[in-house]
Amino acid sequence: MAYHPSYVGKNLIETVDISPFTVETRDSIADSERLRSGQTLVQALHTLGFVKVTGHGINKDEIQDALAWTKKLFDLPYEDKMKAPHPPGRMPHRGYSGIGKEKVYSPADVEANRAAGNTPQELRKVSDFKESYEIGSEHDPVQQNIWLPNDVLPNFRIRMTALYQRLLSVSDVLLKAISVGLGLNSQEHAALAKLISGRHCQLRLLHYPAISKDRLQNDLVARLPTHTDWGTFTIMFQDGGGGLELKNPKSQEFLHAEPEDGTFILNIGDMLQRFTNDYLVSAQHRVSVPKADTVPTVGIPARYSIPFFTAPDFSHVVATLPRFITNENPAKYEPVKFDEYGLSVSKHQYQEGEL
Ligand SMILES: O=C(O)CCC(=O)C(=O)O
Ligand SMILES: [Fe+2]
Repeated sequence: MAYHPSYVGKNLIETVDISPFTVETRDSIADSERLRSGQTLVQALHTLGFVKVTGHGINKDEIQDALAWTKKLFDLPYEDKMKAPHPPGRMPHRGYSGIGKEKVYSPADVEANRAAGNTPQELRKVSDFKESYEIGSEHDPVQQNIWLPNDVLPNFRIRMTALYQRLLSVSDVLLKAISVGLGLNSQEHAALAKLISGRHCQLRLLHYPAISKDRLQNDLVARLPTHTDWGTFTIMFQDGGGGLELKNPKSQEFLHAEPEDGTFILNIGDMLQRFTNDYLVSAQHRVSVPKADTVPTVGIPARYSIPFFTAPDFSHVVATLPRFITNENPAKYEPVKFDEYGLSVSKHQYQEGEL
C-alpha cells in the first residue's frame, strides 16, 4: 500500500491509498492491508478532518470529464441556465442558483452580526461570488431534481445521474474503510451505514467566476466563507484554480487543501462528528480570495469544483455511538433528526429564508 504524507506549508494533509478496499487482493494479505489503510484514513480524519484520497478507482479522465461538463453548464447563457432555476427559499435545494443567490455563513458569523447590533441583511453585504447547480438522487422522495430541458444541454441529465451513482458507490467504499479503521462491530457498522442514504446525497457543481483586481480591491467579494459541511462526509473534486483552505482545529491556522492529480479531498461533516463524539473532526473550511495587491493586473482566474455531500435520510435520527462515550469523554451531543439539524444550520443561506 502506498502511503505518502504530503506537506502543505508547514502542515500535513495526508494522502491515503484506499485501493485495498477497491481492488481484489489475495485474502491472506487483503485483511491486513485493509486494516492498515482504514486505520491510516481514520487517523488522518481524527487529526484534521481532511485527507487526500488515492486508489479510489476513479480515473483522471473521469475527473476531467466531470469538470468539463461543469464548465459546459456554466458557459451557457444566463437565460438558459435559468430554465432550471433553484426555487425561492432553501427547499428543495435543487437546480441553478445564479451569482449571489446563495450566501454561506457559519453560526458564528450570524452570532457576531447579531452581537454587533446589525440587521440580518448586513450579512449579505459581502456576496458569495459563485454560481451553483444542485443535483440529488432521481429517487429522492422529498426533493425532486430540477433539470434543464435536454436540448439546452443534451445528455447533461444522463451524465450527472451517472456521476451521482458513481460517487455514491465510492462513498460506500469510504464508509467501509472508515468502519474498518474505527474497528466497528457489525451492529455498529449498520448504524454507521445508516448515515448514507443513496437517495439523499447531493451533487453540487460550482463555478467561481474570474475576479478583476479592481473588484478585489474593495474587499466586498468572497468566494465561499468559512463553514462546516453538515452531512456525513464530502468528496471534493476541483480544478487547479486553488483557494480551498481548511482550518487546522488545533492551531486554528488555515491550510491549503489542493489535491494532487488524480486524488480527491475527503472531509468529515457534522453528522459523522456527532456520531463519533468529536473523534472524527468536521473541519471548518472556505474558498478564499487573495488580497488585491498580491494578484496580477488581470485579476484571478475562474475556478470550478464538484463536491458530493453524503447524508442520511431526512427522517433519520443521528445518535452518538456508545463506544465513543466514556467518563473522560462524556456525550457532547443529543440525538438529532437530520432534517431538523439541516434546517437549523441552512436557514440563512437563501434570502427568502428567515434570517
Ligand atoms: O469549492 C470548493 O472547493 C469547496 C466547496 C464547499 O466547501 C461546499 O460547497 O461546501
Ligand atoms: Fe464545504
